[in-house]
Amino acid sequence: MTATINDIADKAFDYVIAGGGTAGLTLAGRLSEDPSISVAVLEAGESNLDDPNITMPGQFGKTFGNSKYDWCHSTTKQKNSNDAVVYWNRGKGLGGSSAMNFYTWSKPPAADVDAIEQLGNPGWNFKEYSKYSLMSETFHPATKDQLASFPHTYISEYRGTSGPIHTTPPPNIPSLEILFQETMINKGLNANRDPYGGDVTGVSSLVSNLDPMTWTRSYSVDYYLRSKHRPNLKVLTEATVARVIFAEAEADQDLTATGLEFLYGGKTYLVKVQKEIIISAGTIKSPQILELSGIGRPDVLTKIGVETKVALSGVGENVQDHISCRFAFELNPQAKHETYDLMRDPEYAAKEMKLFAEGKGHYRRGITSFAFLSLSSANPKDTPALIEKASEEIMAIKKCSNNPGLAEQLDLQQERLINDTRPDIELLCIPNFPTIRALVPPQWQMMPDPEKKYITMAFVLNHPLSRGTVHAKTTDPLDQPEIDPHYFEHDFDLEIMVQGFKYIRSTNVEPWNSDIKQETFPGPTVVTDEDIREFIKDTFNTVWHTMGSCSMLPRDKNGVVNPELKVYGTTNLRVVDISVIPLQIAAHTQATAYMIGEKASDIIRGIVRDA
Ligand SMILES: Cc1cc2nc3c(=O)[nH]c(=O)nc-3n(C[C@H](O)[C@H](O)[C@H](O)COP(=O)(O)OP(=O)(O)OC[C@H]3O[C@@H](n4cnc5c(N)ncnc54)[C@H](O)[C@@H]3O)c2cc1C
Repeated sequence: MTATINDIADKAFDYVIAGGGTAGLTLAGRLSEDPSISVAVLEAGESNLDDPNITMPGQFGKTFGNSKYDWCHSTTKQKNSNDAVVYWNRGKGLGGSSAMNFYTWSKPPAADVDAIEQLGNPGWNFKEYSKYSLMSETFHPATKDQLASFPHTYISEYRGTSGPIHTTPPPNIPSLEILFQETMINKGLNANRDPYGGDVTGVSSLVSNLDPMTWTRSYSVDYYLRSKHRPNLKVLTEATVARVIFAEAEADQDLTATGLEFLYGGKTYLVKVQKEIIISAGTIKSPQILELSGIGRPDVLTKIGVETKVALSGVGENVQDHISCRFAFELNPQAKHETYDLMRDPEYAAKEMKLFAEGKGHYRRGITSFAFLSLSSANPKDTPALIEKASEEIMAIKKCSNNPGLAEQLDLQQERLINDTRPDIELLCIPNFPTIRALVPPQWQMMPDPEKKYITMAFVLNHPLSRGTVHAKTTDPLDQPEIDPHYFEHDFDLEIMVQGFKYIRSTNVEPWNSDIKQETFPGPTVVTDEDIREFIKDTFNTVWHTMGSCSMLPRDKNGVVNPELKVYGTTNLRVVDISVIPLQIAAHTQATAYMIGEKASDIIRGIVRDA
């Protein structure tokens, strides 16, 4: 059972965590392993435990737009993409975004993590990443039955064996995913035996965060369930953190947090802290809490009427998102693939629901087939000219940017582009007609033909040059912050997307040619490079992997936290969530959020662990 207000209000704890999401519950679970440490977690959403809308896979997006589960954020109008407004769903409630994500368990290339260390963060390299990431995972290899329906290879040292998060290959793989994998290999990509050891390039089957005993979601709540009986851990839900309270300090002294102010049942309360406060409210809300506490860009704070206590110009800056775009291809009627298009038939969906209750059927799956490729694999002929173009653009950005930390980041990004082993683009397939984001222009609001079957092919920009912002608009913690991702502010981001588009469209190998009838979406109206660019600007969507808003960087490089995740200018305030990652990685981000929670626990407790 979660805590009551009387367990928390005016009480003192060693550690108070703002946000019971992916990293927050990981940290709470680990810190409270020591019975001498008291821990409180304040989570704005409900507990939502055992809720089938969360636990049952195969119903992607079911909780979107429902304020019981979703913060329902949206961006400002994006001027470089035809005024697009993009919904930024984020998990609200215990588990945070791990309670609404798409089950893809993915780790970054070693070089992308080593880049975080190169930016001035000792100890944030791939070796450390692997050590902490393995602690969060229990991997269940494919059983004989699973292997009978599809091949699954893995290297055991890359897989965790005792962590709270269960991962597994799906019970079976739709034949269309096999078609995708074979097609991409025949197009020249390598088959990656195990993408979890630092090399993600090529075609691979990623595992899903599902517990194969029940085929239900395994998420950060599993850390909570392991620890909820502990008397030293209290988790209060429906408690929205408003701001950090600091002790009086001299002008040149670092601030010491003494408590958190929070809203509960329409009233304002205080929880006191003896050691540290940890903000773990995710990329969008963590910078907002800092700003409401007087930590941030002085002009932003002045505008909303908050006194500046620590001037940190990096708060809410350096925001980097992954974006994707989708094709629909119609299958040849004689192709024998079963697609999720069948789920559009209510009778079929009801039958599947029944099968799930018996531990069978399609609902047990996540999205599993992926390919990661470099620009030079996508378009070897034009790569030299494209790199030249990128270099010019990077030089121009450096010249006019007043962000002191950006130049080093862009240099590392340029190195990635030049290196043939770094994945600039991600591809994935989904065996049904694509879901296109809301609010696209009318010409792209396509519906599938109920008599036909489709495959979605998506391409993703891994390492954007554009940097966005997230800032508080008012002093009310319940107000949404202003989100401006600056999508396509730098043209090369669009160029990479165009290359992804062309790579997919140029597919002309088996088994693709035999089973695919035609491209339905966007279809024949999109021909020239200009058409492709407009199509991408009109229909791209977020991949919900945003990071960077509380970047871990040196203070004079626009950093918000140091490598111990401590907020500059404070003695006992940390940020522990995906917002601290300063440079985007070629991976889906949940495994990284768990890794941050695991590593933060050792940093806080002063534990030095061997690899
Ligand atoms: C729709 C979606 C699909 C995704 N799919 C995948 C995927 O398939 N694979 C993958 O690897 N990654 C995926 N991701 C990304 C991944 O889930 C996130 O990067 C990760 O979960 C972020 O963890 P976090 O701890 O930083 O934040 P969160 O898990 O979002 O936690 C933040 C918590 O803080 C709480 N909170 C916020 N403000 C306050 C406040 N003021 N007071 C108290 N509590 C507060 C929130 O309610 C939330 O519980 C997806 C994300 C989304 C949103």
